[in-house]
Amino acid sequence: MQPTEPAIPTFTEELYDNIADQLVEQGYAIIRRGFDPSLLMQLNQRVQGLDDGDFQQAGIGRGDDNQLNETIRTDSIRWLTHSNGAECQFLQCMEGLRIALNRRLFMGLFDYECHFAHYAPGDFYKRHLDAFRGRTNRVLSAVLYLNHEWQDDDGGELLMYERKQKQPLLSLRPEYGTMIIFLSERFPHEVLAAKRDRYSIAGWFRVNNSLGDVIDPAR
Ligand SMILES: O=C(O)CCC(=O)C(=O)O
Ligand SMILES: [Fe+2]
Repeated sequence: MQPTEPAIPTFTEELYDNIADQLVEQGYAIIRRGFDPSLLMQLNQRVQGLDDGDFQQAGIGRGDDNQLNETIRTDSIRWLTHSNGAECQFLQCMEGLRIALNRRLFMGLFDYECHFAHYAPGDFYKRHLDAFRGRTNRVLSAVLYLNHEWQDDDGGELLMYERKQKQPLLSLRPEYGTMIIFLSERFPHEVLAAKRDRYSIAGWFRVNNSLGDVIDPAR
């Protein structure tokens, strides 16, 4: 008999509904439970097991625009790929979410990309937007936190703002297994410095606007 394939952990339909409802009502969704505990454990081991040399200094912008700017962010990143088991499972999980959100909200999400991020003590990411209207295809941002027993005074909160507001709308501790998903163009946000290492997976669902610059495309 063939050994059965390990089941791919996926969110429940109820959780998909809940995420979609939160996104419609407030533009962001927070999930505190839902990820398979064994997947979380493997992702945590994976990111902690990477050497410093496996990470790259994070930049701002993509491709040729990618600038290193340590006044804005000081974290290090490593993109996930399908060649590692835990990374692959996570990517499949997010693929399930992509399809579920498209079904519920007709968002036309085309793909998803993500990286591990390591913020060493004192690292930060100043207030920014993940997407600018018309200039990027990032539609939804999602951050999963992988930090056990985060304490109140460890710092490292994600602060999220409404545009033009000085007071944050939300302050979120980067607790193990928590994920926040939000509209990339709508919410400026920042990562405060922490007293301890802070690990996460930050990713983006994107739309395909490769025809965006083509006027009157041939049929
Ligand atoms: O880690 C976080 O809480 C947010 C990270 C972030 O804003 C980003 O990578 O664009
Ligand atoms: Fe961001």
